[in-house]
Amino acid sequence: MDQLVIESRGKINRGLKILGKRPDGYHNLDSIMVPISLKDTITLTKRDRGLVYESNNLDLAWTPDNFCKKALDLLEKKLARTFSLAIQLEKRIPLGAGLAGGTANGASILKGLNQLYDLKVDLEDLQAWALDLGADFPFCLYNRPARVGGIGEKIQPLEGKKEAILLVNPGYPLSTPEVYAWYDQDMDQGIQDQVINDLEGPVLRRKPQLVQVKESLEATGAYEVSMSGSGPTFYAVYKSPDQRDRAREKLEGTFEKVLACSTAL
Ligand SMILES: C[C@@](CO)(OP(=O)(O)O)[C@H](O)COP(=O)(O)OP(=O)(O)OC[C@H]1O[C@@H](n2ccc(N)nc2=O)[C@H](O)[C@@H]1O
Ligand SMILES: Nc1ncnc2c1ncn2[C@@H]1O[C@H](COP(=O)(O)OP(=O)(O)O)[C@@H](O)[C@H]1O
Repeated sequence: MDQLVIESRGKINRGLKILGKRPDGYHNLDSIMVPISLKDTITLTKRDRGLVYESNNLDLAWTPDNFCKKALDLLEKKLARTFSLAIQLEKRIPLGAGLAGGTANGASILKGLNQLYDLKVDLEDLQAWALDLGADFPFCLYNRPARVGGIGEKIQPLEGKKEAILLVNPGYPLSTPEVYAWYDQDMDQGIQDQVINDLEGPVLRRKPQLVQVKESLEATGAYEVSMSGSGPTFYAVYKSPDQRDRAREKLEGTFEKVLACSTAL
């Protein structure tokens, strides 16, 4: 096998409870995390020599903060070898959106190289190695519906079902560390919210224009509306794809990115 095409799926958090802050600054969580059908595509092709990278997203160059490079560097270090290959990244998941698009790409590189080069590294080892690259890596490597605990390293498999989802993204990114810092500030002031994602209140207080995103989705008859992860994307869940598509038609043009997809198994 000389080439592998990998689907790199985004995720949503269907509820995110923060249980406490650890001495190292990370937060212990309880979150239901579900892959979604919105995905990037990564093509890995073996080469005789050297590395080539290209992406349709010109903001994602081959720099040390690119999750594809982070994942490749990690594997090369752990296995004390280098890989000669071409990496082609077709980006569709918005950046810094709370949909773990970057982490998903890194996880796809790790799993893809494992398969392409028949490296026989266990999933558990990849998960443990990659936790240093990001708390969402263990889930993105697992890539199925799960209840996630610890800072992201505890994965409890869940039964999933396909549900119709609408995503609304305002077209700008939010920084995950900054959003957790907002949460800490609000906790210090004793502010508590009645929401299913504990990071949502801190974001809405600082980005009040997102209240309109949430209220607009709620007005479409969705049975669950929430921010995903550290935002700023909001998701809505519908009883049927038809209802979801009617909601999409209604909201398109009002918000920057209105994306129909589904939860994936
Ligand atoms: C919020 C969540 C929900 O799934 O995802 P995103 O919305 O970013 O996709 C995750 O907790 C994000 O995971 P990830 O984006 O991998 O975080 P990391 O790069 O490891 O951490 C960035 C920073 O976020 C904070 N952080 C992250 C995870 C966690 N459990 N507690 C934290 O406090 C820390 O300040 C850390 O330095
Ligand atoms: N391959 C990649 N895809 C997306 N973002 C990447 C990638 N590599 C690095 N990044 C950077 O990581 C940041 C956060 O990643 P992303 O997973 O998109 O967001 P989030 O953590 O909100 O889910 C992005 O804003 C971007 O600057």
